[in-house]
Parts: sequence; C-alpha cells; structure tokens
Amino acid sequence: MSNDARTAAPTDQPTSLPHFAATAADLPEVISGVVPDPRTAPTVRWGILGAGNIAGSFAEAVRDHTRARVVAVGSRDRVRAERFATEHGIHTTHADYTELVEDPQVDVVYVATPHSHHRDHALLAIAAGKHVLVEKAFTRNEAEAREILDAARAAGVFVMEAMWTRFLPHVAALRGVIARGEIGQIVNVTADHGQFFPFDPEHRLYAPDLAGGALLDLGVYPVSFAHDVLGAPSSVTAVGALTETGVDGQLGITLGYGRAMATLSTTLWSQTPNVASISGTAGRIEVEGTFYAPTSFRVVRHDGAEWRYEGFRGEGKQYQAAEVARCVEAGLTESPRMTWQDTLDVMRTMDEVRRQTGVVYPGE
Ligand SMILES: NC(=O)C1=CN([C@@H]2O[C@H](COP(=O)(O)OP(=O)(O)OC[C@H]3O[C@@H](n4cnc5c(N)ncnc54)[C@H](OP(=O)(O)O)[C@@H]3O)[C@@H](O)[C@H]2O)C=CC1
Ligand SMILES: O=C1CO[C@H](CO)[C@@H](O)[C@@H]1O
Repeated sequence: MSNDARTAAPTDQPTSLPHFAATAADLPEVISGVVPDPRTAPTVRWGILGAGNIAGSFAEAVRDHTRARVVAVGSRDRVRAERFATEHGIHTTHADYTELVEDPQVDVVYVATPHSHHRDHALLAIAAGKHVLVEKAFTRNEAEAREILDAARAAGVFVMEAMWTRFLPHVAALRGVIARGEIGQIVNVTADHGQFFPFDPEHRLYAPDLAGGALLDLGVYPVSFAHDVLGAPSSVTAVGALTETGVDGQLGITLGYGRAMATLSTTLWSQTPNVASISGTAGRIEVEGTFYAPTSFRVVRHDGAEWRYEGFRGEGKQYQAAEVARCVEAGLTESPRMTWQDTLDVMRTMDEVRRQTGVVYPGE
C-alpha cells in the first residue's frame, strides 16, 4: 500500500497526531479526485480467458460501466465460448486459449481460471506480448507469482492482480480518513470473509488440484485488506481446519506489526458478516458487509464524534478495469495502487499460513 497506511502504523507515526474536524462534510474534499469515474478511463480491448462465473461479471462491468470493450473470449469449449459471447455481446470467440492470447485485436488478457492455472495462463498471455489482469489469488504461491512478474518485466508488459477491492470508492475514502489522522495510530485491523459452500469434492473450492480452499479464494480479501492498511507483517500465526479433501475449510490468522496487529478469519462453512474494522488510538472505522465490495462505513471517534460514509452497493469491478486501462495507456508495467511487491507480500503471507496449517497443493 499503502504509503498512507504505512505511515499510520505505530512504529512510523509521530507521537503527537494532527487533529482534524471529524465531520462527514469534510469527506468529499478528502476523497475528491481519488477515484475517478471509470467512464473517463481510456478504452482498451479486453480478451477474457476462461468463460466461467466471474468472467461473466467482469464482462458486464466493462460493458455497462466503462468505455472499454471485451472484444474476444477464449474457452476450452467452443459451445461455452459461443454461449458466453452471445450473452455478453462479444463478437469473437476462440475455442483455445492460445488463439485468444494471439488475437491481434486483444490488448489486455483477463485470466479468470482457477488459482491452479493462473501462472500458466498469465505466462501464455505474456509470451504473446499481452498485458494481463490475473484474478485473485494471483497464483498458488509466491514462487509462481515471481515467475509471472519476471516474465512481465522481461516482456515489458503490464500485469496486475485483480484485487478489485483496492480500487473501490469506499476504500479510497477510508484511506483518506486514516491519512488525516482521524482515528489516530492504527493498533488493530479485523476482517472476515466466510461464505457457505456445501461439500462437493468436484467443486473448485474443495479440489486440491485446482488450489481450492478458503484462503486463496475468500481469505485473500482479509489478508490483502490488512496488507493494504498496515503493510507486510513481521509475524504470521494461523490456526486451520481442513476439509475432507485436504484443503483449508476455515482459518484464523493473526498478523503482527510490532504493537499493531490484524486478526482475520475465513471459512467455506458459513456465511459470516464479512465486515472489517480499523481501530486506532483516537477512534475506529467500521466497514459494513460486504467489506470487500462497494459498501458504506462508520467512523466512531473516542471524542464522541460519529459519522457515516454512505457508499453505493452493486458492481465494482469497473474500477479495477479502469485502473488497468489508465496504467496501460500511461505505459506502466504495474499499478501504483496494487504493486507487484504488494502481490508478492500477500502471497508470502498466504504461503506461511498454509505452511502452518498443512495445506499443500498437488504438483506445487
Ligand atoms: N473478483 C471476484 O469477485 C471473484 C473472483 N473469483 C476468482 O476468479 C477465478 C475463477 O473463479 P470462478 O469464475 O468462480 O470459477 P469458474 O469455475 O466459474 O470458472 C473458471 C473457468 O476457468 C476455466 N478453466 C480452465 N481450466 C480449468 C480447469 N482445469 N478446471 C476448471 N475450470 C477451468 C473454465 O473456463 P472454460 O471451460 O470456458 O475454458 C472455467 O469456466 C478464481 O481465481 C477466483 O478466485 C471468483 C469469483 C468472484
Ligand atoms: O472473490 C470471490 C467472492 O465471492 C465468491 C463467491 O460468491 C468467491 O467464490 C470468489 O472467489
């Protein structure tokens, strides 16, 4: 991150904090210009690799909320590619991922396959000279992430992890609140992400060979949120319970930052509140569920002041799509808001969580 938030960590903060008036009326000034309308972003031509669930949401977000276009979709299956293209108004289909990445109409490839395949599919796109947006979790582990980033560096193409939360308006707003010192020095971050998935050994979330489990799919949001607010931790402690298939069913994770800490949880076995909080020496921010999607938050200060940031709810992936378009037009290879180092740090934390809880994917 999170340069703002890093300076908010106890070890980096001055002992006397600046004091700001805590009124909601100040907020528009804090966030103005931080999150531009995605419709003002340049146009790019997207190619979608993998015609699954999230690929459909992404195609709609691009179509309905940006000036960019999804020009092609690639699937392992021709019928699925054609059905997807018809549903989302895409004019070119490829029944082969290599054909998709080599399509000269495509500027940026969006990799929307299971975690187990992100490395190979991102490398395929980079080898074809394409910019790439890779769904979260970026890869199965840090070593695979490095392979992608080394290849991108050598090819001079843009690559970003699709951690869409970082680009949402309420996250920009709460970063503004932190940067103004309104909650003081941060001492604690909490976040949970739990969704109920009935046991099905064939489902990608329960399948070890697809790098299933709670952590890479759901837990990556709390982990990335803590990294965004506090940076990379100095210690990682995890407790986990595994599924019948040997992936993580649920986890409790504590990240240490000297005096500050983050307490995080994730589960495949229940719909949890999916809320987050950031507590400081002068107050706290309570982010409503679903914290990682467009939402609202409340600021509660120790001096009695309280106010609410009223966000919208609904689709939010256009913000990350717009970030990619802006970065590509600017000739950047990484986003300043979701840097390669940010991705490596998150992957390293998750590697350590898996090491402590005994989760290993086949062929890693
Ligand atoms: N940002 C967000 O809100 C969300 C992000 N995600 C992320 O998106 C990615 C995909 O998740 P989701 O869309 O739910 O998954 P789906 O299973 O719905 O789709 C994945 C697609 O990947 C392709 N694929 C390629 N190889 C395989 C394989 N061996 N097994 C299965 N599918 C394969 C398939 O497309 P085809 O057959 O067409 O080639 C499949 O449809 C994950 O990284 C996940 O974490 C998921 C949901 C929400
Ligand atoms: O990012 C995500 C958000 O929620 C989905 C379920 O609805 C997850 O499976 C997914 O990976």
